[in-house]
Amino acid sequence: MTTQQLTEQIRKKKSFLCIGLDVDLNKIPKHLLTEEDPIFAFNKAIIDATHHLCVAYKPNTAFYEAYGLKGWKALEKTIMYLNVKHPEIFTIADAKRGDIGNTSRMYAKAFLEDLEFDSVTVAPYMGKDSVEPFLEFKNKHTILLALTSNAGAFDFQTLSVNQKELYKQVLETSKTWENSENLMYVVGATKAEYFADIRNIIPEAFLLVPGVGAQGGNLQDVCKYGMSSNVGLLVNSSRGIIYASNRGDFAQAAAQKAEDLQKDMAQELIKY
Ligand SMILES: O=C(O)c1cc(=O)[nH]c(=O)n1[C@@H]1O[C@H](COP(=O)(O)O)[C@@H](O)[C@H]1O
Repeated sequence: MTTQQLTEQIRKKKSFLCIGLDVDLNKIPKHLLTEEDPIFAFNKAIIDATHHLCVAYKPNTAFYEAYGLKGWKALEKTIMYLNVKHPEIFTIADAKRGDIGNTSRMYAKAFLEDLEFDSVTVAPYMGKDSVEPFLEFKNKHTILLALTSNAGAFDFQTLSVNQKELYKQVLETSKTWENSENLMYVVGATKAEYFADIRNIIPEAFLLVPGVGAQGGNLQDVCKYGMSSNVGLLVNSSRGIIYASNRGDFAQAAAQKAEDLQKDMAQELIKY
């Protein structure tokens, strides 16, 4: 999917919501545990109830890898279901990969070619040759960690390197890489006061913004400083939506939470 198509979807649905499919078998309704594939059954119900309210889904691969082969199969079924039933929806493999070039090439193949995700999250720590293999895929996107939502973001990302914060170096240097038009960036909703500076460096690039809901980030602040002329935002919520209820009404409860966020997003889209 191109970023232009993504923006069109956002304007059409009046939503830049990304729903995080971070499935924990200890948190899903008990009755699903008797299903042959409880993780997929949960995801399918959530997708069926929420697809009209969001423009993206983001399974975090940790929650699938934790269940071994069964987890990986559930991830495969989930992405296939999305690609067949909702090809207009943007998909993110939240895998936070990155390694020496020839290893990154295999990670890129796994997520962008084999599983056919639209994008994958990547850590920039190993530099240019660890990221460029992901960027080679046409109309696929590499979402680089820039300024993350957690407290540990201040351990390295905001430290000064050559008189400039490290996350700013990541933004500036990555713009010079080949196929950099395929880059998007992760910026945490909990770091809203940094968005204006970030937009000075990357005015139009899409930002994946996790951290609203369970982590306390504020949607209005994110939009005020983060929205660009092509919207340029995908705001993620995982636990706040998918675990709204752990009873028989879990999918409807998730849809209600997603709708609350979508309505707030529609208001923001009118403002900017
Ligand atoms: O790359 C991410 O998506 C990510 C980056 C970041 O800085 N912070 C962050 O929370 N995430 C992910 O976004 C999701 C947030 O989940 P909730 O806090 O439950 O909404 C999890 O899958 C995290 O791994």
